[in-house]
Amino acid sequence: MKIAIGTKNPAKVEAVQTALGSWEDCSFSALSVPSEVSPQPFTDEETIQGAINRATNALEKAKAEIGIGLEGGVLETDYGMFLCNWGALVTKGNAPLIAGGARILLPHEFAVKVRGGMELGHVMDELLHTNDLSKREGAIGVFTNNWIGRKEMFVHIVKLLAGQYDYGQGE
Ligand SMILES: O=c1[nH]c(=O)c2ncn([C@@H]3O[C@H](COP(=O)(O)OP(=O)(O)OP(=O)(O)O)[C@@H](O)[C@H]3O)c2[nH]1
Repeated sequence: MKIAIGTKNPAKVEAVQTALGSWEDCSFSALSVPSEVSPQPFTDEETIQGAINRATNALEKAKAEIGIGLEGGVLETDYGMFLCNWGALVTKGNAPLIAGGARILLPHEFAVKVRGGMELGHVMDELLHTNDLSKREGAIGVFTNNWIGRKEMFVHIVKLLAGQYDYGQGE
């Protein structure tokens, strides 16, 4: 079965390969595809839409049986700005399966910069003097002192998607 992943971000690609490691006879292709939402989604709805668009675009581009999209975003609440992440699994002609990831509050000085228009990944690299942190442990890794890294968080999302697919939803 051919599985298309709608990103080349290693934290996301490795998460899919790890989560679906027990599925037999799978081949994976990682493709750059548009999310068709803003570079920094600001709501759950926009982040979910980005995940669905990535999954659908990857499915079509690779002519795969399954498309998977993973999207990071942020969410304003009365308690402050949360990090949010969503995933979608798409098969041809069926409604997308959707799953959400763990969420944590962003420290104020990081949230202020995101509100000011910067992408979270760029804020992280600027304030922490890192390079492409979002391709490794990510913000969630830094702010949990690496108890949960970005790949692990996405592994959980992909397992939630695979479990729904195995259950027979999305057919
Ligand atoms: O360091 C991070 N740790 C995280 O936990 C996290 N969650 C979201 N974001 C940032 O939110 C924007 C959209 O996320 P995103 O998933 O659409 O894009 P991305 O650049 O990370 O991946 P991709 O576009 O290469 O697939 C990007 O600026 C991401 O950096 C995170 N950055």
